[in-house]
Amino acid sequence: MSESPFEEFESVFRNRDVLKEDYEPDEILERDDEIQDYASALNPARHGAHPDNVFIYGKTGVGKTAVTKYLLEVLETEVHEDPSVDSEITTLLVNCQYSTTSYQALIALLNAIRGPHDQVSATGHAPQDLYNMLWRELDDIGGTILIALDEIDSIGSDDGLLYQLPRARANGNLDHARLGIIGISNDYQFRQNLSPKVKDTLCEREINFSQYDAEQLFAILEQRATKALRPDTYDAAALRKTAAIAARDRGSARQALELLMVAGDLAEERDGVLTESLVDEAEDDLERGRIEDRIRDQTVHAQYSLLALVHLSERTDAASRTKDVYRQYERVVTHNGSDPLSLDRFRDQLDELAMLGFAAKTQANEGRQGGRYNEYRATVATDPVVDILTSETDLSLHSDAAR
Ligand SMILES: Nc1ncnc2c1ncn2[C@@H]1O[C@H](COP(=O)(O)OP(=O)(O)OP(=O)(O)O)[C@@H](O)[C@H]1O
Repeated sequence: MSESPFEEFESVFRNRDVLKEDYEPDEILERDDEIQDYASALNPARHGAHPDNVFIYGKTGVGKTAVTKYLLEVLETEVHEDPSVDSEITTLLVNCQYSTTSYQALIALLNAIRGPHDQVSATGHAPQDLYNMLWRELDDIGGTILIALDEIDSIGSDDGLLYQLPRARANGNLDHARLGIIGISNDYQFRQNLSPKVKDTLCEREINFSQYDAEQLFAILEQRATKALRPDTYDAAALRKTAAIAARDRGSARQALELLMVAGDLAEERDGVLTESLVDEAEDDLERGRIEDRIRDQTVHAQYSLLALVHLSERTDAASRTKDVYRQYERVVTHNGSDPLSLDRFRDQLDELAMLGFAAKTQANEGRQGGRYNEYRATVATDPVVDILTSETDLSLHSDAAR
């Protein structure tokens, strides 16, 4: 062995961080039309006029935040560097992910304006005081201020802030500042449910970001791979495979990039080559992780029920009647020292599992004699369910109890 265990180790990665969520690409690909629409809505801000308020929507991972960051940066730079432009512009991108009310989003906005050492505390303010504080601070900045509220759907139906912001100047709350509001959401229903007055002002311009197809994802992956991976460690086929899997699933660039990173990690552990089959393996690992997370989120009786169902489905290789699954469930529950739910509540539990995608429910009809009844079959693989429930929770599985 050489002196250092790392000495002979050539990494697959040139720069693994390039595949991470928070990496900001130099260039946005495949979004020319959206960028053009978006830029035309914001363009008046370059000349000191009022920009349109914009509502951006589209599923997760389709570039809404990346494009917004890019455009706000370009706009600020152009205005600051162009001597012929006689206007001031400030841009703010605020993530409202943890703001479930307008009050909390207002605090997040104030804190984005203030420095890290001057933050507003999360509670204990009268809303009107916070609004007054906000108007004062925005007027102190002055000029055109573009406020992008990312993941704005978190505030649900409490949309007071979205009513106040676009009207602040007209209502006499601002003298020196002119606001342009950008709302970003991956929940189109949120837009539908906005109160009519909010909808009218916030959605002056609406831009839809559609899901990426395999070709678009391939272009995005190719651009990142040249920076993230060493050239001799991967080929176009592996990238195409990654793009195809992500396109089939959610059309999300985030998902595609994560898949490539996990496949790269597997290549690093193996012989240093990122192949198509490693991409498949990475997808299985990620899918397993997703299932495990969802199982962890369930109540303990849902977990008992699922454990009973996966074992029964595996053993019989067929769908089972409610009462048979219930018997199995009773064994698992008793083995774990708990009391089973009633048969009626257990039925609801099974329906819930079916709704969550853990089970398939079918209705059997045996005519007049046999009557109608429901059958259930697990739709998730047994191994991850058993692994997670027996190793990471308090549930134990005695083979006699389960089989
Ligand atoms: N067109 C693109 N070109 C280059 N990179 C992109 C592009 N679109 C998305 N990405 C990258 O994909 C990842 C996810 O993109 P982004 O965060 O913009 O998605 P989003 O639509 O805002 O998702 P969410 O609704 O979940 O916040 C980021 O790492 C981003 O840099």
